[in-house]
Amino acid sequence: MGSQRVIVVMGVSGTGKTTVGRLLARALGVPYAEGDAFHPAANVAKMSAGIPLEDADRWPWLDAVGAWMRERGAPCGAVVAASCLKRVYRDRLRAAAPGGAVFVHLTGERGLIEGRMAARTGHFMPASLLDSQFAVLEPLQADEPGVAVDVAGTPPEITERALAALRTFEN
Ligand SMILES: Nc1ncnc2c1ncn2[C@@H]1O[C@H](COP(=O)(O)OP(=O)(O)OP(=O)(O)O)[C@@H](O)[C@H]1O
Ligand SMILES: O=C(O)[C@H](O)[C@@H](O)[C@H](O)[C@H](O)CO
Repeated sequence: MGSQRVIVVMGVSGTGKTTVGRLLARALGVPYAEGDAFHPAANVAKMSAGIPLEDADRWPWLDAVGAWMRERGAPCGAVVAASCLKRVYRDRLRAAAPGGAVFVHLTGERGLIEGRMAARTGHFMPASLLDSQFAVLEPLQADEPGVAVDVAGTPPEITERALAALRTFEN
């Protein structure tokens, strides 16, 4: 059997990548990785201080996420939550996954996402960085395998929506 595709749950901070990513992995019976866990400590310190990351900060992080995808995702598929705001970041992860990657872009109104971020406790990312996240965001382009999924509703509803959209990629 060849390498399996990895699902990357992407989107700006606070869209529910962790919440939905975990549920998706459970529904599919595959390993899950939290992309934030791969950030070098300096990146977390920067974001905690309210300073947006730059490309140079993100490359080592993306390479660490990509290494996990290659090692753990290859035999059976996997789900990874990682913002992947720019096309070039997604290109980097696609190149890392031998079985390919399909992106689930979680999208929603800024006000809804900001409200969820403001209510979240115990996380390093300040809601003040949301503007910079949207400024950098490049939505999926037509030639990128993936789906956009709206984050209105409950986590199980969003997960079902994502699973239904992903079925369009099955053959
Ligand atoms: N559908 C939902 N309805 C209500 N609250 C939600 C929903 N999805 C996520 N949340 C809450 O919103 C906050 C942000 O969600 P989560 O941490 O999953 O987002 P994220 O995209 O992984 O964020 P980050 O990129 O900043 O790590 C959390 O407190 C989470 O519990
Ligand atoms: O590229 C980025 O700016 C980062 O990956 C962020 O998106 C966060 O790690 C995450 O969203 C934290 O909450």
